This record gives sequence, C-alpha cells and structure tokens, in this order.
Amino acid sequence: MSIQDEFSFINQIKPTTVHHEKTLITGIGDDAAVYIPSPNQSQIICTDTLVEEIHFTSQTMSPFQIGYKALAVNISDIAAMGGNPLYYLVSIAIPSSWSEQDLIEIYAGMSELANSHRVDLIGGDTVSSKDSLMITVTVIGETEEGRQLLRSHAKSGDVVFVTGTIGDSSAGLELLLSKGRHGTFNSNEDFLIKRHQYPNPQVKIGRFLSKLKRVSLNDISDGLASESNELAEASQVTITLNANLIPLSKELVSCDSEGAIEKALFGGEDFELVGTMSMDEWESIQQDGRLQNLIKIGTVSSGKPEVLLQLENELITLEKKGYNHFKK
Ligand SMILES: Nc1ncnc2c1ncn2[C@@H]1O[C@H](COP(=O)(O)OP(=O)(O)OP(=O)(O)O)[C@@H](O)[C@H]1O
Ligand SMILES: Cc1ncc(C[n+]2csc(CCOP(=O)(O)O)c2C)c(N)n1
Ligand SMILES: [Mg+2]
Ligand SMILES: [Mg+2]
Ligand SMILES: [Mg+2]
Repeated sequence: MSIQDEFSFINQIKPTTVHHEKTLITGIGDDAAVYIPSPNQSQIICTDTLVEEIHFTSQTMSPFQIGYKALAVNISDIAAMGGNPLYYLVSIAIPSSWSEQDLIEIYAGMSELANSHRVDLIGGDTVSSKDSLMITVTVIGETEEGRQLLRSHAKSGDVVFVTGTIGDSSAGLELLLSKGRHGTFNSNEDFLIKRHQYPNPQVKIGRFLSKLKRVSLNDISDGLASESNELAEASQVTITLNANLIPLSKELVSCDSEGAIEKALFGGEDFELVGTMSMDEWESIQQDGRLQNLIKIGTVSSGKPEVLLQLENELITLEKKGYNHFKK
C-alpha cells in the first residue's frame, strides 16, 4: 500500500541535520527553498529523471539503489561542469503498488550519497501516479566564476581523456536483466552489477579539472560514442579515439571480452567523465604527479564535427549511437 498522506510522508523524509547551515535560509517546509549563493561563485543547476521500466525495474534495482542512483546521475552532471554540489530537490510520482517502506528506502539511498557529498535536501514534490514510479532530482551546485567546464572548450591538438573504466554498467545491466538482482553472481559479475546500481559521480576530478586552463568535459550517461560526439559538435572539432586505449575493467573483460568494447562505446550509464585539455597541460600534470586517474584515449584535430575510432588498422566513423529514449 502506498503512503497514507503526503504531509506525514514529507515529515518522515525531512533531513534532521543540515550541511550548509550558514547559507540555507529555509529548506523543506515553506513554499520554496531559500539559500544564499556564495560570493564570486556561479550557480550550476541540473535535473534528470529516472522512470520505472525505463531506467530500472524491480529486477535490476532495490529502492535504496534507485534513490542513490537518482541523486548520483545529477551530481555527475555537476561534476561534468567542474562544480561542487550543494543542494538537491526531489519530485516523486508514486503508484499505489509502492509501500511507504519502499519510499523511505529510496530516500535512505539518496541520503547516503548526499551525506558523502555534503549536499542538503531542500525541497521537492510528492504526487501519485497511475503506473510507473518516476523520480526527478534537481541539484544546485557552484563553481568559481568563469571556471565552468563546457562541452564547447575542445580545440585542435587537445588530448582526449576519461576518468575510469567504461562499459561496466552496461554489462552489469545485462546480468541483472538475465538473472535478476537476487540471482547468484561471481565476484566479477558482482563488481559489474554494483557499477550499474551505484554510479560514483566524479566530483573530485571535476574540481581538479576546473583549476586547469581550458578543459572540455561531459559525463557519460548515454555511452562514450554519444558523449564524444556531443563534445565534437559543441566544439566543432574532430575527435579521434583509439579503441586500444579505452580502459576496460578486468571484470568486464573476464565476463564479456567479445562485447566489452561495444558496451564501452554504446552502453552508457558509466557516469565517468570524458573531456579534453591541451597537450601542454596534459604533459605538465603528468610530470608533476597531478594526473589523478585520467586516462588518455584519443586526440582532437580540426575538421568536421565527428568522432573517428582507430580500430586495429581501420579508421571508422563513430556514430552518435547509444541509449536514445525515442529510437529503439
Ligand atoms: N525537456 C527539456 N526542457 C528543457 N531543456 C531540456 C529538456 N531536456 C533536456 N534539456 C536540456 O538539454 C541539455 C542536454 O540535456 P541532456 O539531458 O541530454 O544532458 P545530460 O543530462 O548531460 O544527459 P542525460 O540526461 O543522458 O544524463 C541540457 O542543457 C538540459 O537542461
Ligand atoms: C531496465 C533498464 N533497461 C535499460 C536501461 C538502460 N538505460 C536506460 S536509460 C539509459 C541512458 C541514460 O538515461 P538518460 O539519457 O535518461 O540519462 C540507459 C543506458 C536501464 N538502466 N534499465
Ligand atoms: Mg539530462
Ligand atoms: Mg551529462
Ligand atoms: Mg545527466
């Protein structure tokens, strides 16, 4: 049975502690939230939605994981701008088949990630839904004025990098769709499933990149092919990726060596970052040990906005193919 009334529900999910006490004037409980933006910072705001049967099913994700991921995908967009997340709002449409306990679990999942990134829940909306559960999270963050990392910042001569292994989430999803989350998995499979259920937004690396001279950046929600094409389009450059350089986890290769590269390119939901910086800056961070976990996967050149993939001795065009809500 769903929640009895939204007012007692809101009271239950209202946070009892606040991370940004000095700047949050009012959070949950009034017509809107009010906060004081920090001086000399630009405000960053983004929103993304998860829908039952599209982004998760009862077989792929627990309520706790749904909450965790709904916030994670949004913090990932703040990371992709080089920002620091501060506040979040949650709008949830609830079908009667979901119990109050399930909903409390969704909020517990969000709250776990929120605490580790020190973000405060400051508002939202609660409505009923006929069929699917839908959860929309909005995150507000900030970055030093003029330091946002835009998709349009790539230039000819740049190095293309990613922040971690790609394709794991897609392999995890495949396992979950075939065996269900209560199935039996070996340790490699378990790693891949966790990569799908608990994305790790790369805020620390985004913040580091925001201190560099010029970085273009995007987070990988729809797959490396799609996100690189977005960088190429926004910057009007050609991106050439080298298939041999794309980092694949040993867990992915051991579970699916044949399909690994396909999953990395077109699978999506990795929530790692892909971006570019000048060769000079790349070499300097490599020399002074500030490279962090960045992995070079290609280069940028002038030319028509497209993505090419060096695959053994072949150079192929990498279409903007990946997850698309309206093309199946
Ligand atoms: N329905 C909409 N109305 C207004 N703006 C939108 C809408 N949908 C997307 N946008 C805007 O379009 C741009 C691209 O959004 P998109 O959702 O593709 O990016 P993303 O969040 O990085 O990707 P993903 O949703 O796959 O995580 C953003 O500026 C976003 O705010
Ligand atoms: C049950 C189930 N089926 C398929 C998928 C795959 N999937 C759904 S949305 C998306 C792209 C990111 O979404 P968005 O573009 O909305 O950010 C991907 C790869 C899934 N997660 N669960
Ligand atoms: Mg979006
Ligand atoms: Mg994004
Ligand atoms: Mg997004």
